[in-house]
Amino acid sequence: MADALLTVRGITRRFGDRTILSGVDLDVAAGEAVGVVGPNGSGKSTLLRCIVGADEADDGEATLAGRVLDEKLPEIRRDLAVVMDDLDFFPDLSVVEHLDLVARAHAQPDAEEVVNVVIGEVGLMEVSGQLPSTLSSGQRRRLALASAFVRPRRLLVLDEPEARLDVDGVAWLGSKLLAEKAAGRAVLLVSHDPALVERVCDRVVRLGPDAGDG
Ligand SMILES: Nc1ncnc2c1ncn2[C@@H]1O[C@H](COP(=O)(O)OP(=O)(O)OP(=O)(O)O)[C@@H](O)[C@H]1O
Repeated sequence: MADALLTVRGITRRFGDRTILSGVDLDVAAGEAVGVVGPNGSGKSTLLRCIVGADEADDGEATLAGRVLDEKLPEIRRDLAVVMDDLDFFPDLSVVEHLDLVARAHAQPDAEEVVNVVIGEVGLMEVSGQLPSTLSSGQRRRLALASAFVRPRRLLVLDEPEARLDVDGVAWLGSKLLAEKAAGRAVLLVSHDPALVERVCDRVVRLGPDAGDG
């Protein structure tokens, strides 16, 4: 296998006397997508949160291109785009203003063009002037995804990105993730959609009772 861009070793997380994650290892190389699957409560979101540094593991470590991964560090944020829960969008910025701000804040070259392309792809053109509070829940999910796609990134980390998307939205998401791989980026995908995982992921890590690599 190619050198891993993301390396996760021995992630262990306990809540009280419950061990949710016990020594999880995984690698994701550039141009590769790895899926994380398992039943509700098996620790998928906890694993992603520990990997990106939003939660502190009791043991273990994640590195991105050899640097300890913590989404709060500027040199990591340059390379990392994360979509977990829907973002708290600025209430008084429209769709296009929000995306423009995110793209420019992360020093996206050609921010204006990238934002325009992504708004079209993600199907938000008609509502691009609207405030987040006036969007449907699926449109808000699309805006959260678009917020990741307008910033520079080498690794994309997604927690159930298919949630609340319609059939066309999930199909688009699959194509977009394949394009991420083709562009040499790495994707780590938590999903409850077996068809999406099958379409996009090169390997699967299973959490819960049937844990293991698939
Ligand atoms: N801060 C916390 N304190 C106590 N327990 C927690 C905490 N965060 C998560 N847990 C527990 O850890 C377990 C794993 O939760 P997690 O959200 O990682 O599961 P998941 O696999 O992502 O589930 P789902 O498929 O429902 O999204 C659950 O039993 C949950 O209750």
